[in-house]
Amino acid sequence: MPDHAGLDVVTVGEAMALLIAQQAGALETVQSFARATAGAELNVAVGLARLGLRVAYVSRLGDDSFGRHLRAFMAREAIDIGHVATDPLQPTGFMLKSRVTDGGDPSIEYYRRGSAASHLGPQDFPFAAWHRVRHVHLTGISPGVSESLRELVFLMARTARQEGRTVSFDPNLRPRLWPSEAAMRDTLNALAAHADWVLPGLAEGRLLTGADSPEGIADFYLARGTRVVIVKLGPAGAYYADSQGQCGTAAGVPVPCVVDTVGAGDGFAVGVISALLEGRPLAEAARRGNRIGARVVQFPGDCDGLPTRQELQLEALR
Ligand SMILES: O=C(O)C(=O)C[C@H](O)[C@H](O)CO
Repeated sequence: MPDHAGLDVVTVGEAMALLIAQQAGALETVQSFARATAGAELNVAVGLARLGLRVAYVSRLGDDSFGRHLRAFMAREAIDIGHVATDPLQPTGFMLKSRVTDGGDPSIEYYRRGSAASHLGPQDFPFAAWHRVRHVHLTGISPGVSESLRELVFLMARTARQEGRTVSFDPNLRPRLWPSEAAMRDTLNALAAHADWVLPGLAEGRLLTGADSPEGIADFYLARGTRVVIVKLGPAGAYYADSQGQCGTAAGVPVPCVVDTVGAGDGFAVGVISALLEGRPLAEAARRGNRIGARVVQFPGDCDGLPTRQELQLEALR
């Protein structure tokens, strides 16, 4: 049994059906879509489970075909779905994603307002799984989905911190979910203050902290009690810094062809979280994050490029 098998992670968020355009161009011109799954925290759960970690996911799905498809997908990926409820009244959210041919970001349309997951709240705290939880992963998406889900996210972050479990936080900015930029910034910085490992992208870090450089962004969070900050620099790799004064840059991993950038940050989080939970050095965690992020952008679906443990090992030999 590999030594990572005993690790347990819990994450919480909205899982959505994902419809990926099969032709390039504006969404309104597309004739056919392929069905997949989405949800930043779900993507991270899938990635960690594929690496052999035990992962519990907290969510709510509608009693509809999207919800049943997502539930079956999670079960196939060996995710603990004991805390995924079925809501008899509200629907599962879904999103459309366009197809790009130039390596740029695709356009996204969300249909998630009033979804089952937006009704998650403190009553959904994962008590049954909590005793074996070692690490909690959170993103900045869930606190923007609804007030009740925001309360649950903060409750999980505070409880984990008080009990000495580690918390990772990926801001994953979704301005469309927030009433204002200031509300988004203040809430997410308050949440980051409960996190041990903060993983912003460079543009996100600039918006959230007002600092311009990766070093300035890292200093902002380290001064607020975070132990590790890794700033994603896209093709240029990632800048890492910790509260012990260790810092450096992990070089980017070149990719032959960018198919779809969505989910790359989640892949990065999978690499960092899995490596740090295995006790690997920070530089190695950043490198693994880069490697998985680079793999994800070469596939059309958010989860397609997330490697198994064996694929990760093969990738490391290249
Ligand atoms: O954009 C969101 O809110 C999602 O959770 C859907 C995608 O899976 C996510 O953007 C990938 O990080």
